[in-house]
Amino acid sequence: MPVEDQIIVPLDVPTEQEAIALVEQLPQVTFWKVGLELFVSTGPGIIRFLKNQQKRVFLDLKFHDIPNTMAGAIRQVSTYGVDLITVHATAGRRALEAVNVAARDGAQQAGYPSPKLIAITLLTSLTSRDLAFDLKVPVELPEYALQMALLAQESSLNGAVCSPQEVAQLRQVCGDDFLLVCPGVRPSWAQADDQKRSMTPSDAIKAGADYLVIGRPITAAPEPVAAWEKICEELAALGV
Ligand SMILES: O=C(O)c1cc(=O)[nH]c(=O)n1[C@@H]1O[C@H](COP(=O)(O)O)[C@@H](O)[C@H]1O
Repeated sequence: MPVEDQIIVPLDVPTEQEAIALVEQLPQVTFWKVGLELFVSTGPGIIRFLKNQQKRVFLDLKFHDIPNTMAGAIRQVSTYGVDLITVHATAGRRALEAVNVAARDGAQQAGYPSPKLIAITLLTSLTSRDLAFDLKVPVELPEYALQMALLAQESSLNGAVCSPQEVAQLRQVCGDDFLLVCPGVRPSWAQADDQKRSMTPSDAIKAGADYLVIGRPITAAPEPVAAWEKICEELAALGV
């Protein structure tokens, strides 16, 4: 896969007009993410727009609820024809198993292939300290992320979302067929913002990420096209 196709850019903007302006400003981007802010504002209209532009779509609504409610929501969003959908691994085994079946049902009903379901292991904005002191999880952070990924894999999900700092271990344990998507990616020349467990795009790919989610270093850059090209050049230099 060409390196540019491994970068997913989030449309973290409040309106459909701003989202369309970004898509038009960055025609090189083939994979866009629609998150909570934009989806709450536009509903599925923005997904139809992206699909009409032949873009791949990552619908990142991070579902987290009881199995019956999760399944109902996933059945509905699986009728949109998106490529990737996020759920929280901490919804638990029964919910993860239920969403798998629901995604197949919804997609089949709409005549689309099943979307790939990926589980959030531990948000990239959290630190070891947050995990231990606020969330009261008495397990080391890398081990916790790995256990959440394994729970997703045992529940037949397609992959997981993890920080680049955990991706090498998850790749080694979960194998090559398990999709690993890494947000929290920061080129050396970009600021960290609220990301706490970052690595550079090149290091994240070398560590085994299938896809990188890179937002503000591109979308909030003074020149988004130049920032995109700089990241692509850095990745191309890896020669992978
Ligand atoms: O599911 C995600 O995409 C996600 C998971 C996670 O643990 N951390 C995380 O930052 N994200 C998303 O990835 C994007 C990162 O954006 P930037 O920090 O601007 O690069 C945002 O849209 C987040 O919602």
